[in-house]
Amino acid sequence: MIAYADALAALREHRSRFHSFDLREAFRTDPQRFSRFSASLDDLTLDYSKCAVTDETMRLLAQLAEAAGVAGRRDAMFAGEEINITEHRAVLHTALRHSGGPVYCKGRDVMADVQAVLAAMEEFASGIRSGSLKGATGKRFTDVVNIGIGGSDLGPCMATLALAPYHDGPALHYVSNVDAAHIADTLARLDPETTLIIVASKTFTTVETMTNAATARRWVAEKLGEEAVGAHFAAVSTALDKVAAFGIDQSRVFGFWDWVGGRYSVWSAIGLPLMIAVGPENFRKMLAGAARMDEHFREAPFGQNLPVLLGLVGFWHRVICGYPSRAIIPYDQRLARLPAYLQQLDMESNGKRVRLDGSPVETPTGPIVWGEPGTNGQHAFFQLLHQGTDVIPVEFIVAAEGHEPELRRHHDLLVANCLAQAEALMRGRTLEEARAQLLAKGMSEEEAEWLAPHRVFPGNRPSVTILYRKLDPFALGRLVALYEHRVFVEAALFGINAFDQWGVELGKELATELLPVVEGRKDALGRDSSTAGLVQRIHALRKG
Ligand SMILES: O=P(O)(O)OC[C@H]1O[C@](O)(CO)[C@@H](O)[C@@H]1O
Repeated sequence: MIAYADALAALREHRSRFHSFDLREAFRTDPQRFSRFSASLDDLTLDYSKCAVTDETMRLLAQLAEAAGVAGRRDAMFAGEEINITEHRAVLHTALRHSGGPVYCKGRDVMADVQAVLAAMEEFASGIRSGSLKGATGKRFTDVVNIGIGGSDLGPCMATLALAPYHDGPALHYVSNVDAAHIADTLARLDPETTLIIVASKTFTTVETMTNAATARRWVAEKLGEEAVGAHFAAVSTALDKVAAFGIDQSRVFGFWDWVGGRYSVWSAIGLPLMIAVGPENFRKMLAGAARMDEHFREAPFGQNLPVLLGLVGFWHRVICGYPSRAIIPYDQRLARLPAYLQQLDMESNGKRVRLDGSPVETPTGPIVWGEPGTNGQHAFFQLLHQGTDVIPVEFIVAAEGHEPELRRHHDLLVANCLAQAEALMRGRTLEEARAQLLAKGMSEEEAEWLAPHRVFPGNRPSVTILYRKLDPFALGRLVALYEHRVFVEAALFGINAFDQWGVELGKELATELLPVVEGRKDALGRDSSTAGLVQRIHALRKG
């Protein structure tokens, strides 16, 4: 087998011969380009034909995947090996959506625990939804507030909006930011008598969540009395002792395990608010969709394996082409939080600078991930995507059908815009075309000559399109799992650990140190002059 360094060098050499590659030409000369550079799983299609790749590119990328041991790493993950080596943990979020045989972690089958928590969640969620579980004053819960941040917020928050057409439970509110504005604005609209608070934190130490939880607890206790707290709180955590210390009854605590990373936890009890919103049956359909993608990732040959292909194309763009960012543009208003969700998934996983053995990486690693739903983005930042000086690969996500058949024209416009943007990025507009268009509009030769350069689109800009029938719970689960495994594949290609997040620690430590300085209990002696100067200004501004 070829060595990793040689496989990488072969890709770089291949790319150096790409100067004249033109996507327009590639489509003109090959009518089969779409079928050759797309792959499907059921109704889900990944089209990467609008990326500057050839058969040889894909062969060389597959060769790199082999040299990087992607298949072996994947199998190690599913087998429950401790692939998160810096935290000595297995990575088994796939067990949360697994049905069937045993899944072993440290020699123990985890499936009984997984099923038991799922059953407990279902009983609780059904009780809240039916009204059999009531607040302290006997009223039915009309609102649920989830207090969590990062992986304990983004997944259920993103999915609750995504599955709005299936939402038939109480109203959901997500509070994450430690900024008082977030909890104050949320609670101001709610009645404690009919509000259930879920405190979601894997560690139950995260300062934002603990601060918000304490504020919510006071809100309930002040309005309904201390004895009402138990009926209005539930918790999701791996730290059951800390939850008990907070005062939440054990019967309302839903656990998960250290082998579930925060950004991979929407499938666990962290999904409880989502389950309350859409019901256990729809939650299980989402799990089934993710399981379908797991099965595909494990079994499909690399040439038809969607997460592998998406990962290979991502690596090609990031490392070999050197594009620093990736835009995720769902043409679906209900996927408005998907870019933020994928930001954590991708950037917290692959924003790393050392390899598994601690040596510095030799290639760039995870890209900057960002995005907004289409068509809104078109009226904001698409200008730069089309005519800016950086090339930014775009990932378009779109459903063939919407949930509003009576508003079919909206959906047709949405889809047409999505396809048009991908085509425009690929095709562009030459100077001659721009000039001819202006002349056809009746402009003088001189004026057309002057204006035409402003109306040139370089084109030849890459995009991927992910298409499926409809955004139902199954499709959402499948889509999210596709991205999870894509991040996994890219991490394996970079040779890094995707499952730790040491990069979030330093800021947290310094915030702890700075809190007494901001509060004025400690002076800023020894701090840099910028920090000390800003603290001084803050104190002066507060004095008025
Ligand atoms: O669920 P917890 O323990 O409150 O952590 C929240 C988030 O904080 C992080 O640890 C990073 O700040 C994320 O990885 C995690 O999703």
